[in-house]
Amino acid sequence: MSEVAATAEAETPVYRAGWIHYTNVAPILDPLRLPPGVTAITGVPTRMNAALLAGEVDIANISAVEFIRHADVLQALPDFSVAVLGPVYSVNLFHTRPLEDLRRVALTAQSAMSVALLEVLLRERGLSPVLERAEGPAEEVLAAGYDGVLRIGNNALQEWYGVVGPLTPETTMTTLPHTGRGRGGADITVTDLAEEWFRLTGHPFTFAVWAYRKDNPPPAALVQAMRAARRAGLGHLARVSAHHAGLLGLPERVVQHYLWNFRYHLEAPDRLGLHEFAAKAVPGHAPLTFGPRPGQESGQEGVVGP
Ligand SMILES: C=C(O[C@@H]1C=C(C(=O)O)C=C[C@H]1O)C(=O)O
Repeated sequence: MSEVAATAEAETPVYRAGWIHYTNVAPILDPLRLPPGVTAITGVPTRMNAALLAGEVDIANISAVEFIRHADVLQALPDFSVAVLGPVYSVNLFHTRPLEDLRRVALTAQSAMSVALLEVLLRERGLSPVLERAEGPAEEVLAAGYDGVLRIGNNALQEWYGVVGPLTPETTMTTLPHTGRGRGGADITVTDLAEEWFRLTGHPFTFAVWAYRKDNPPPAALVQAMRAARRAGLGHLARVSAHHAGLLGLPERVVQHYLWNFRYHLEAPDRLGLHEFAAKAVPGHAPLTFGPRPGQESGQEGVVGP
């Protein structure tokens, strides 16, 4: 490498992104072309939360609860979310006894958000089962002596479908039951935590936001590339769904319904849900701040209420 090129390279600041690579982010991530000077790594939510807080990456889609807990140092993009209004299909409590009778629930170390949401939902019902970390397929963990298992992401979607599926020509995702037989024959109920949140509040639930340290916002080119990718991904959702249905071993229409059901734009209802969750889960948190809205990038940062 010539001396000139080496100097130029040393002077080009690298901005490091971290992506949770669950299927629900595919409509944004699959078409994304990183602009020059941006690198990316991927991982599960708790890994990305830790990487952002440790300064290993500069921006990441993280569990919204971690954004809330660290709202003093973090800011979020104003128009990106992983949110749903009603069921999400991939944040599930698998259980063999009614919620009121749960004694021992297994959590996953992959997720901060769903654990915080489960704690809120249990508290609202006055329930206090023992919560422990235990990994593995839900059915196996249930057989090992737990009466509830919390799972998220691709595995939770696959296991949900394994219990309540298959779809027939007459049924849709929304008409599938909540209870079914596991492969081992046990009767399993699947409680969708986002649906429970909707029953409780009537609001969307925002699982993830794209956060960065307030003093280190992303280059405009990266945000623009993310917006362009999202337009492309949502515009070709059938193609994205078909690809991921193949990877997940699920019917295309299941994955297509799963993906179109997400709210990726952090709109006013998603912010309402986010603020409501923040008040319940992290009382006394610092004000949530968001970067400038599209088209106002040169303006001041805004403190945005619900
Ligand atoms: C809906 C989901 O949302 C994800 C769940 C997260 C968590 O539980 O901490 C974090 C980011 C989200 O993208 C899912 O993966 O199933």
